[in-house]
Amino acid sequence: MITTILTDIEGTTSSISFVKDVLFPYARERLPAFVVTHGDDPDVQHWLHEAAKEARLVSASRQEIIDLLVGWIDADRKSTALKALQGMIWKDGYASGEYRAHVYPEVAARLRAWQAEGKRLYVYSSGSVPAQRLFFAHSEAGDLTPCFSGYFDTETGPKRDAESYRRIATAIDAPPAEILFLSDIVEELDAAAAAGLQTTLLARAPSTCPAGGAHRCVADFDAIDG
Ligand SMILES: CSCCC(=O)C(=O)COP(=O)(O)O
Ligand SMILES: [Mg+2]
Repeated sequence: MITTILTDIEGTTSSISFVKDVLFPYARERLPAFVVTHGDDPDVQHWLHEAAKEARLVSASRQEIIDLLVGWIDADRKSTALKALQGMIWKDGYASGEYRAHVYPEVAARLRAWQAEGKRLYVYSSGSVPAQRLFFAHSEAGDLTPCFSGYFDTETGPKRDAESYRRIATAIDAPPAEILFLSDIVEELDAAAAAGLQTTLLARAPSTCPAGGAHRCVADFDAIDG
């Protein structure tokens, strides 16, 4: 029995192209000015320090950290520090209406239906928790945050590490076998399965379902056995 659904964002609820072609360029363009303008904010300072630590940069200049972070955006590095800073920058774009977060057409209705059935819904994404909240508060289908009971990011641990899923199960007080994890990345599903969660692979182009794969594979949320 599935009582709880844990979902990834990019490639699962939402298109990869919205993240890569809208969100990433928006943050890339504004990151240098953001670091200069907000570099003394303690929260920003904390994450700049974490980024420098991650890169083992000793006494890096602000420009060196900017160059590092821009390089990480280009490389789609799933750095917790970068994701925290990106989330802060994206806030303005949502507030000004420059973009709304893409969600696939069936997603909002399925989330609401699962919630109406009594299932608890959670998000686990490489995007920071504040970025996840912004994303679902400003989706093309309206404010979807009332659907979710909580959010997890890589502060809980890497998405390809089984221990992260054990921590989430403990945090939400659900038996792993009752949690269904949804993702477009097989390695994330492998880690979740190793922790005892149920898994479903989202392959938005059905022909991309791997033959004989280890995870149930569907093209959209309507095909998920929830
Ligand atoms: C919170 S939206 C931004 C998504 C993002 O930055 C990202 O890296 C998406 O990764 P996911 O784990 O959702 O595939
Ligand atoms: Mg994904």
